[in-house]
Amino acid sequence: MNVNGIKCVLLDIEGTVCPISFVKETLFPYAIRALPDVLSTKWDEAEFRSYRDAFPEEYRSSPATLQAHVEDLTRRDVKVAYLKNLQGFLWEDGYTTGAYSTPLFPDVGPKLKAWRAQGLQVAIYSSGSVFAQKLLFGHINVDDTLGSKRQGVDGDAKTRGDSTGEGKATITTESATDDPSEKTDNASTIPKPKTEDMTSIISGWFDTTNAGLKADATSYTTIATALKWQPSEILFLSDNVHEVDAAIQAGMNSIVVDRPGNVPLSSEDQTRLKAIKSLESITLNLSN
Ligand SMILES: CSCCC(=O)C(=O)COP(=O)(O)O
Repeated sequence: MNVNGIKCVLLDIEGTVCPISFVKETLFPYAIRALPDVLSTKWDEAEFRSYRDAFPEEYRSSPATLQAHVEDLTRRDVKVAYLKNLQGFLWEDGYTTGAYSTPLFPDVGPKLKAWRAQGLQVAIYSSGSVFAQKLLFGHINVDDTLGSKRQGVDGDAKTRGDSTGEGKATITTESATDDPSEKTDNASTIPKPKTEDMTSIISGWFDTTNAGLKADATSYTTIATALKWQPSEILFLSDNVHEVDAAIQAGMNSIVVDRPGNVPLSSEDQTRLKAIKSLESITLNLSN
């Protein structure tokens, strides 16, 4: 698919550059498991207070109330900024200890680098916080043998505390589980996955705090203004048809990215929208 006159590619994250399963089955459960330790040790610490106080008052009357609310929002995948900011805070240790790293779809890294080399700007727009976006792109898994989440890696406080950079993390037995209570004490160590920091390729970072909600056309106008491009000079790629519709309404070019594990596209959406299965299908020309 050829698109002309594009100066900037704006990408969604979940279901576009990485599988939905990485977010739902690795990142979300990690945050839920990490939270009790943070609530018991950092409840009144300056480091945590701003995340806590961003929640509505009725949900921060006690650590147990906040934990229950975070679990409920996560289960319902509510994309509210105070949850997304807290998740970014909780995910940092998981990336730095090597408990997980980002499994980009194989076409993504090479294509983003090629677009940069061609002189195009690459920017991100996700419901995940800008802080979480930078963690995600700062820890791209380049080690096929280990996968994005190491078998049996313990996601609780033991592992979270190990940010020494020694290249090891505490793990349990081979039976990986998201429930720390099901883990054994049979700890051993395996090397951290090899990762690449791809943040330098990206020169625009947008979330619901600095741009607005992803299904609102005005958010895309805000982004175009911030990037100093005409909307028509931007190509937005997302798995979500409502986001694609909003971007088109704002005057951007937009294509649906239809990845394994995504919600299947209706036949109507397949007819009315452009859709691709891999970024390899896109050829961009800076001039018209
Ligand atoms: C950037 S962090 C992980 C993604 C995330 O938390 C999320 O809600 C995904 O939202 P997206 O808008 O990228 O689909």
